[in-house]
Amino acid sequence: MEVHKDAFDFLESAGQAHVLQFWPELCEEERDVFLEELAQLDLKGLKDHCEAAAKAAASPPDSLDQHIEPIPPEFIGSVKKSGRDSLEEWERRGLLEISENCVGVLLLAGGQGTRLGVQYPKGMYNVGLPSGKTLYQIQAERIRKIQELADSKHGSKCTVPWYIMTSEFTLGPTETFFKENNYFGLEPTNIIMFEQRMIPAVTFDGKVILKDKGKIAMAPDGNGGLYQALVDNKVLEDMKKRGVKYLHVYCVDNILVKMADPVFIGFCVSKGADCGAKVVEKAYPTEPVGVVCRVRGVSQVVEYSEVQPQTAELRGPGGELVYSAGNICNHCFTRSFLQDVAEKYKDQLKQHVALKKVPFVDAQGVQVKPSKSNGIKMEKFVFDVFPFSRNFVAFEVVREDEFSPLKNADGSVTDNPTTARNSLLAQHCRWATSAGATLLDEYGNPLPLPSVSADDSPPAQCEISPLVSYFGEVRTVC
Ligand SMILES: CC(=O)N[C@H]1[C@@H](OP(=O)(O)O)O[C@H](CO)[C@@H](O)[C@@H]1O
Repeated sequence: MEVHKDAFDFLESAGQAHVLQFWPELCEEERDVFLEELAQLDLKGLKDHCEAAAKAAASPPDSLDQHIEPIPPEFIGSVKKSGRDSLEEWERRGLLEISENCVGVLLLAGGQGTRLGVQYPKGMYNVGLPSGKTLYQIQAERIRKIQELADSKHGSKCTVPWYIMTSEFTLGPTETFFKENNYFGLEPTNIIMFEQRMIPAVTFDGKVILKDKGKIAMAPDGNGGLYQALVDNKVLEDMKKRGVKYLHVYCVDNILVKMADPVFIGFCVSKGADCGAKVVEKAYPTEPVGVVCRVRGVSQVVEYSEVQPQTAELRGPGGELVYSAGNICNHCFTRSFLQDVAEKYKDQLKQHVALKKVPFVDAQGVQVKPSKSNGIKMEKFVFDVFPFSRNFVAFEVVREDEFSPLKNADGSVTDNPTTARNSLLAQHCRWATSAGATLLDEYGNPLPLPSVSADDSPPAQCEISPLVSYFGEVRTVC
């Protein structure tokens, strides 16, 4: 009863007394669960959160478009435009760092997969490859392979620890899935799962939304919740203990992601960068990717949802898009930069407003599924730390080799299970033929050489395990 009174006082002073409106109807057990949930809320910050959300939704932020300019090309490293020597040098440097246990990877896997339309974590999705492998398995095997490549080059026995940021929605199923699959052959102690925070969804007039009579509608705090979660879960301490100096952060849905890519790591390290982002050339103006650009002279990402269409459409003299550096959510940070963010900057990260349809209980206690947006979710973005960097670099990679995200369900035009599967199979056909293979059809006739266009279906169902080849290498690396 005491606890209930405390919670009530807090909620009342935050203008949120309605949260307990169904208290009398809850049974003892439901009350305990609800109080536990409330105890985990930052009740002190609740008032500010609700007011800020309502204010932000009422007055959208000023458009950044008048202040943006592209990153000058000379500040973007590029796989296509670099000579073989440079690429080999970066790869060598990256593999050396990996062999010395200085590189870790961090997966952003707290999202709910709403667009994909599944109830389980996206990483557990099987896009229908001949092997039936899920995104998690492909990624785990790439870690095993890159460790092996570094070891065979340097005679080491290295570890690339895998940090996995989950949320309340994804932690349980992800843990179970990894366990059931024997951690895909990785050492369980080198897989570190932790949870990002959840924050309440709020109505347009600043009231916390009740999902149920004894449950608040909560949502993860965006992939930029990473920096708070690093602190909450002592992840930086773990990195320090292991000697990890560079962290490759990536999001779960890109089937072509190169975990701990030595070329990217080597590029960032050799440029002395504290923060780096991989980009691909945008495919079309409205492609839903953020653009790496400068705002008031400072390098950062402007998210696709926050850029005006007329800016996205701008073209240069040769017809090329002016804002063409598409963010693929692959970032490299030094640990010391992350330490600075954790200590000095994480509370300054911008809050982005998303208007969503949030299921709720109405005043009569009836559950309602709204048909239009009724709630505000506030999110932080992982790339919003870029402006705090002292030496930011961008690295342009080849789309066909590195970017094919799984965002939508089959039936939608882009970024769906079929496009993801085709990108991977087409890449593997290219690897096989450039290693000297001839692809044959079912009658033994040679098939045409695979093309490099991202849209093409693969000529054959040729899948190569990451345990066999990491980036198309046949046996050894340089
Ligand atoms: C906040 C954030 O990281 N947004 C990223 C992320 O978008 P989502 O729509 O959140 O999946 O991945 C995109 C690449 O797949 C990238 O272009 C975009 O900037």
